[in-house]
Amino acid sequence: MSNHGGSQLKRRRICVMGYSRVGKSSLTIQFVHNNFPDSYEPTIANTFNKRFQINNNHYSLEVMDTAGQDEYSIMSSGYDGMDGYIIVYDITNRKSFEVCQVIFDKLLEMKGESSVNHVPMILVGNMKDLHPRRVISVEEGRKQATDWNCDFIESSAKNNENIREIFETVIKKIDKDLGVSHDSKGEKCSVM
Ligand SMILES: Nc1nc2c(ncn2[C@@H]2O[C@H](COP(=O)(O)OP(=O)(O)OP(=O)(O)O)[C@@H](O)[C@H]2O)c(=O)[nH]1
Repeated sequence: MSNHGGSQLKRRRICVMGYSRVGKSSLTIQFVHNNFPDSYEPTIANTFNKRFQINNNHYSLEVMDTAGQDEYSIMSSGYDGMDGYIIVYDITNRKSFEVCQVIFDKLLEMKGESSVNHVPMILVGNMKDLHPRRVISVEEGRKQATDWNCDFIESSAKNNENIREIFETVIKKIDKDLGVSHDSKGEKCSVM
């Protein structure tokens, strides 16, 4: 933790997971660099750094964009030390939605937690702009997140819709577990 304009700079590590081609890289790049990449390139694994602010809390974020997972891929031990997880599916692709359950199960197994309450995460239905082609309804996505006791957002990396909100929500969830306040007057305590 370092000083930033009088308030502490908090380090948070966030992992973006999901089936291949759901938009993990696109939403990460939209968040970090404010643009939507034109071409598709499969990701091996990329880490991005970004300074971010929510109210009076300042963050140094490390965002890990992972290679697409499927039901057979082995969970990398490198994902274990992350503070929060963004699990992404494509609203036009049911397979990508089903793979989220596999990722969720493996994540909890890896974390050794019996309850999702101890693993800050958010379920994201990306490609919201392709609404006419959707096969996963908002209700179905939300129900899944409710079953997991986590947050839910639909986004469009292409249109930069709800991208900041995804990261803000998962950071707030991490902070809640750490006892960091998010009232608009600033932090009351800053446990790391
Ligand atoms: N219409 C639309 N296309 C998107 C959106 N997000 C990503 N794409 C497109 O979907 C394709 C896959 O996007 P990526 O961001 O590379 O997906 P990924 O999940 O990182 O893919 P892998 O690295 O293979 O796992 C690309 O052609 C993107 O341009 C979105 O919100 N809307």
